[in-house]
Amino acid sequence: MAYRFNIFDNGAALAETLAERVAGTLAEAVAMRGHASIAVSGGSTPKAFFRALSSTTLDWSRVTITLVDERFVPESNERSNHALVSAGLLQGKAAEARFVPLYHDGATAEDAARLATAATVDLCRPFDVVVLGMGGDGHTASFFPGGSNLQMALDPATPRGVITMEAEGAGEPRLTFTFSALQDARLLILHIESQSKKPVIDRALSEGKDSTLPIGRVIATASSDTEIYWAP
Ligand SMILES: O=C(O)[C@H](O)[C@@H](O)[C@H](O)[C@H](O)COP(=O)(O)O
Repeated sequence: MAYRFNIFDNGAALAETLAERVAGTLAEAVAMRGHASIAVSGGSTPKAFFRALSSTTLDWSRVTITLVDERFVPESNERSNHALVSAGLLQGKAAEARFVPLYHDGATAEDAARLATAATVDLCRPFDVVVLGMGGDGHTASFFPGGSNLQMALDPATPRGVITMEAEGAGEPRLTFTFSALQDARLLILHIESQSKKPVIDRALSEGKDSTLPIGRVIATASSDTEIYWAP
Protein backbone atom coordinates (compact mmCIF):
# COMPACT_ATOMS: atom_id res chain seq x y z
CA MET A 1 0.00 0.00 0.00
CA ALA A 2 0.93 3.68 0.00
CA TYR A 3 2.62 5.89 2.54
CA ARG A 4 2.80 9.54 3.52
CA PHE A 5 6.18 10.96 4.53
CA ASN A 6 5.98 13.67 7.24
CA ILE A 7 9.24 15.56 7.89
CA PHE A 8 9.83 17.58 11.10
CA ASP A 9 12.57 20.00 12.10
CA ASN A 10 13.31 18.10 15.30
CA GLY A 11 12.18 15.31 17.58
CA ALA A 12 10.24 17.61 19.89
CA ALA A 13 8.04 18.94 17.10
CA LEU A 14 7.56 15.39 15.79
CA ALA A 15 6.60 14.08 19.24
CA GLU A 16 3.92 16.72 19.78
CA THR A 17 2.33 16.21 16.35
CA LEU A 18 2.48 12.42 16.55
CA ALA A 19 1.00 12.41 20.06
CA GLU A 20 -1.92 14.52 18.87
CA ARG A 21 -2.47 12.24 15.85
CA VAL A 22 -2.40 9.07 17.95
CA ALA A 23 -4.52 10.52 20.77
CA GLY A 24 -7.15 11.62 18.23
CA THR A 25 -7.36 8.12 16.78
CA LEU A 26 -7.60 6.52 20.24
CA ALA A 27 -10.31 8.97 21.33
CA GLU A 28 -12.28 8.27 18.15
CA ALA A 29 -12.04 4.51 18.76
CA VAL A 30 -13.27 4.91 22.34
CA ALA A 31 -16.16 7.08 21.15
CA MET A 32 -17.16 4.66 18.38
CA ARG A 33 -16.46 1.26 19.96
CA GLY A 34 -16.04 1.92 23.66
CA HIS A 35 -12.40 0.89 23.71
CA ALA A 36 -9.10 1.39 21.90
CA SER A 37 -5.95 -0.65 21.37
CA ILE A 38 -2.42 0.47 20.58
CA ALA A 39 0.82 -1.43 20.04
CA VAL A 40 4.00 0.61 20.46
CA SER A 41 7.64 -0.11 19.72
CA GLY A 42 10.54 0.09 22.11
CA GLY A 43 14.08 1.23 21.50
CA SER A 44 15.45 4.72 22.10
CA THR A 45 13.37 6.71 19.59
CA PRO A 46 9.91 6.90 21.19
CA LYS A 47 10.81 8.48 24.57
CA ALA A 48 9.69 12.05 23.73
CA PHE A 49 6.63 10.73 21.92
CA PHE A 50 5.66 8.60 24.96
CA ARG A 51 6.04 11.64 27.23
CA ALA A 52 3.86 13.78 24.96
CA LEU A 53 1.22 11.07 24.51
CA SER A 54 0.98 10.37 28.26
CA SER A 55 -0.11 13.96 28.85
CA THR A 56 -2.92 13.99 26.29
CA THR A 57 -6.51 14.03 27.53
CA LEU A 58 -8.69 11.05 26.65
CA ASP A 59 -10.47 8.25 28.51
CA TRP A 60 -7.32 6.22 29.09
CA SER A 61 -9.25 3.75 31.25
CA ARG A 62 -10.70 2.42 27.98
CA VAL A 63 -7.33 2.07 26.24
CA THR A 64 -5.23 -1.08 26.12
CA ILE A 65 -1.53 -0.72 25.37
CA THR A 66 0.77 -3.53 24.30
CA LEU A 67 4.13 -3.86 22.57
CA VAL A 68 4.89 -4.44 18.90
CA ASP A 69 7.80 -6.54 20.11
CA GLU A 70 9.76 -7.32 23.26
CA ARG A 71 13.19 -8.51 24.18
CA PHE A 72 12.90 -11.82 26.07
CA VAL A 73 13.87 -10.29 29.41
CA PRO A 74 11.90 -9.46 32.58
CA GLU A 75 10.66 -5.94 33.25
CA SER A 76 13.50 -5.50 35.76
CA ASN A 77 16.04 -5.76 32.94
CA GLU A 78 17.22 -2.44 31.44
CA ARG A 79 16.64 -3.85 27.95
CA SER A 80 12.94 -4.41 28.63
CA ASN A 81 10.49 -2.54 26.38
CA HIS A 82 7.86 -3.10 29.09
CA ALA A 83 10.04 -1.07 31.44
CA LEU A 84 10.42 1.64 28.78
CA VAL A 85 6.64 1.92 28.37
CA SER A 86 6.04 1.83 32.13
CA ALA A 87 8.51 4.67 32.69
CA GLY A 88 7.56 6.76 29.67
CA LEU A 89 3.97 6.16 28.66
CA LEU A 90 2.09 4.63 31.61
CA GLN A 91 2.47 7.91 33.48
CA GLY A 92 0.32 11.01 34.04
CA LYS A 93 -3.10 10.77 32.40
CA ALA A 94 -2.13 7.56 30.58
CA ALA A 95 -1.41 5.76 33.85
CA GLU A 96 -5.05 4.60 33.79
CA ALA A 97 -4.51 2.59 30.61
CA ARG A 98 -4.35 -1.23 30.73
CA PHE A 99 -1.01 -2.73 29.69
CA VAL A 100 -0.62 -6.23 28.26
CA PRO A 101 2.98 -7.48 28.35
CA LEU A 102 4.47 -9.99 25.93
CA TYR A 103 7.09 -11.39 28.32
CA HIS A 104 5.98 -13.88 31.01
CA ASP A 105 8.18 -14.82 33.96
CA GLY A 106 9.03 -18.51 34.19
CA ALA A 107 7.89 -19.31 30.65
CA THR A 108 10.08 -20.31 27.74
CA ALA A 109 10.07 -17.90 24.78
CA GLU A 110 7.73 -20.24 22.88
CA ASP A 111 5.36 -20.50 25.85
CA ALA A 112 5.48 -16.73 26.35
CA ALA A 113 4.58 -16.26 22.67
CA ARG A 114 1.58 -18.56 23.07
CA LEU A 115 0.47 -16.79 26.25
CA ALA A 116 0.88 -13.37 24.62
CA THR A 117 -1.07 -14.49 21.56
CA ALA A 118 -3.95 -15.64 23.77
CA ALA A 119 -3.86 -12.43 25.82
CA THR A 120 -4.00 -10.17 22.77
CA VAL A 121 -6.32 -12.11 20.48
CA ASP A 122 -9.05 -9.46 20.65
CA LEU A 123 -6.70 -6.46 20.52
CA CYS A 124 -5.24 -6.96 17.06
CA ARG A 125 -8.36 -7.46 14.95
CA PRO A 126 -7.30 -4.83 13.99
CA PHE A 127 -5.29 -2.63 16.31
CA ASP A 128 -6.55 0.93 16.36
CA VAL A 129 -2.95 2.18 16.37
CA VAL A 130 0.40 0.55 15.63
CA VAL A 131 3.59 2.57 16.03
CA LEU A 132 6.55 0.91 14.32
CA GLY A 133 10.21 1.83 14.68
CA MET A 134 13.08 0.93 12.37
CA GLY A 135 16.64 -0.10 12.98
CA GLY A 136 19.59 0.90 10.85
CA ASP A 137 19.46 -2.55 9.22
CA GLY A 138 15.91 -1.91 8.05
CA HIS A 139 14.27 -4.15 10.66
CA THR A 140 10.95 -3.20 12.16
CA ALA A 141 9.20 -4.89 15.07
CA SER A 142 11.55 -7.86 15.49
CA PHE A 143 11.59 -8.60 11.78
CA PHE A 144 15.37 -8.69 11.56
CA PRO A 145 17.14 -9.52 8.27
CA GLY A 146 18.16 -13.19 8.55
CA GLY A 147 15.83 -13.69 11.52
CA SER A 148 14.98 -17.28 12.55
CA ASN A 149 11.26 -16.89 11.82
CA LEU A 150 11.41 -13.96 9.39
CA GLN A 151 9.48 -15.61 6.56
CA MET A 152 6.75 -16.76 8.95
CA ALA A 153 6.63 -13.31 10.54
CA LEU A 154 6.18 -11.53 7.21
CA ASP A 155 3.84 -14.06 5.59
CA PRO A 156 0.37 -12.49 5.41
CA ALA A 157 -1.09 -16.01 5.73
CA THR A 158 0.46 -16.50 9.17
CA PRO A 159 -2.30 -16.21 11.79
CA ARG A 160 -2.35 -13.02 13.81
CA GLY A 161 -0.35 -13.44 17.02
CA VAL A 162 2.99 -13.28 18.76
CA ILE A 163 5.92 -15.43 17.67
CA THR A 164 9.56 -15.79 18.66
CA MET A 165 12.48 -14.43 16.68
CA GLU A 166 16.22 -14.85 16.98
CA ALA A 167 18.73 -12.95 14.89
CA GLU A 168 22.35 -11.86 15.01
CA GLY A 169 21.45 -8.18 15.40
CA ALA A 170 18.65 -8.74 17.91
CA GLY A 171 20.57 -9.46 21.11
CA GLU A 172 18.28 -11.61 23.24
CA PRO A 173 15.58 -13.81 21.73
CA ARG A 174 12.60 -11.65 20.80
CA LEU A 175 8.82 -11.83 21.00
CA THR A 176 7.10 -10.06 18.12
CA PHE A 177 3.65 -9.62 16.68
CA THR A 178 3.34 -11.02 13.19
CA PHE A 179 2.94 -8.81 10.11
CA SER A 180 -0.64 -10.10 9.82
CA ALA A 181 -1.46 -8.69 13.28
CA LEU A 182 0.05 -5.25 12.58
CA GLN A 183 -0.53 -4.47 8.91
CA ASP A 184 -4.20 -3.48 8.96
CA ALA A 185 -4.09 -1.13 11.95
CA ARG A 186 -6.60 1.69 11.63
CA LEU A 187 -3.61 4.01 12.05
CA LEU A 188 -0.24 2.55 10.99
CA ILE A 189 2.71 4.75 11.96
CA LEU A 190 6.43 4.46 11.32
CA HIS A 191 8.37 6.70 13.71
CA ILE A 192 12.04 7.15 12.86
CA GLU A 193 14.62 9.76 13.81
CA SER A 194 18.25 10.59 12.86
CA GLN A 195 19.95 11.45 9.60
CA SER A 196 21.46 7.99 9.45
CA LYS A 197 18.06 6.32 9.03
CA LYS A 198 16.95 8.53 6.11
CA PRO A 199 18.87 6.65 3.35
CA VAL A 200 17.67 3.35 4.84
CA ILE A 201 13.98 4.28 4.63
CA ASP A 202 14.50 5.90 1.20
CA ARG A 203 16.02 2.65 -0.07
CA ALA A 204 13.25 0.57 1.52
CA LEU A 205 10.55 2.73 -0.09
CA SER A 206 12.20 2.62 -3.51
CA GLU A 207 12.63 -1.19 -3.38
CA GLY A 208 9.09 -1.83 -2.15
CA LYS A 209 7.72 -5.38 -1.72
CA ASP A 210 10.92 -7.02 -3.03
CA SER A 211 13.16 -5.11 -0.63
CA THR A 212 15.59 -7.12 1.48
CA LEU A 213 14.84 -4.54 4.18
CA PRO A 214 11.87 -5.86 6.18
CA ILE A 215 10.44 -2.36 6.61
CA GLY A 216 10.26 -2.03 2.83
CA ARG A 217 8.16 -5.21 2.54
CA VAL A 218 5.93 -4.16 5.44
CA ILE A 219 5.08 -0.74 4.01
CA ALA A 220 4.60 -2.03 0.46
CA THR A 221 2.34 -4.96 1.40
CA ALA A 222 0.40 -3.66 4.42
CA SER A 223 -3.30 -3.18 3.70
CA SER A 224 -3.18 0.11 5.65
CA ASP A 225 -1.31 3.13 4.39
CA THR A 226 1.75 3.93 6.51
CA GLU A 227 2.20 7.42 7.96
CA ILE A 228 5.95 7.98 8.27
CA TYR A 229 7.14 10.50 10.84
CA TRP A 230 10.80 11.47 10.49
CA ALA A 231 13.06 14.06 12.08
CA PRO A 232 16.85 14.41 11.63
O1 LIG B 1 12.69 -3.63 20.65
C1 LIG B 1 13.08 -2.81 19.82
O2 LIG B 1 14.26 -2.43 19.71
C2 LIG B 1 12.10 -2.18 18.89
O3 LIG B 1 10.86 -2.58 18.94
C3 LIG B 1 12.70 -2.07 17.54
O4 LIG B 1 11.98 -2.54 16.46
C4 LIG B 1 13.05 -0.61 17.39
O5 LIG B 1 11.89 0.10 17.01
C5 LIG B 1 14.16 -0.41 16.42
O6 LIG B 1 15.22 -1.27 16.78
C6 LIG B 1 14.64 1.05 16.49
O7 LIG B 1 15.28 1.21 17.72
P1 LIG B 1 15.84 2.67 18.13
O8 LIG B 1 14.64 3.52 18.37
O9 LIG B 1 16.61 2.39 19.41
O10 LIG B 1 16.69 3.15 17.00
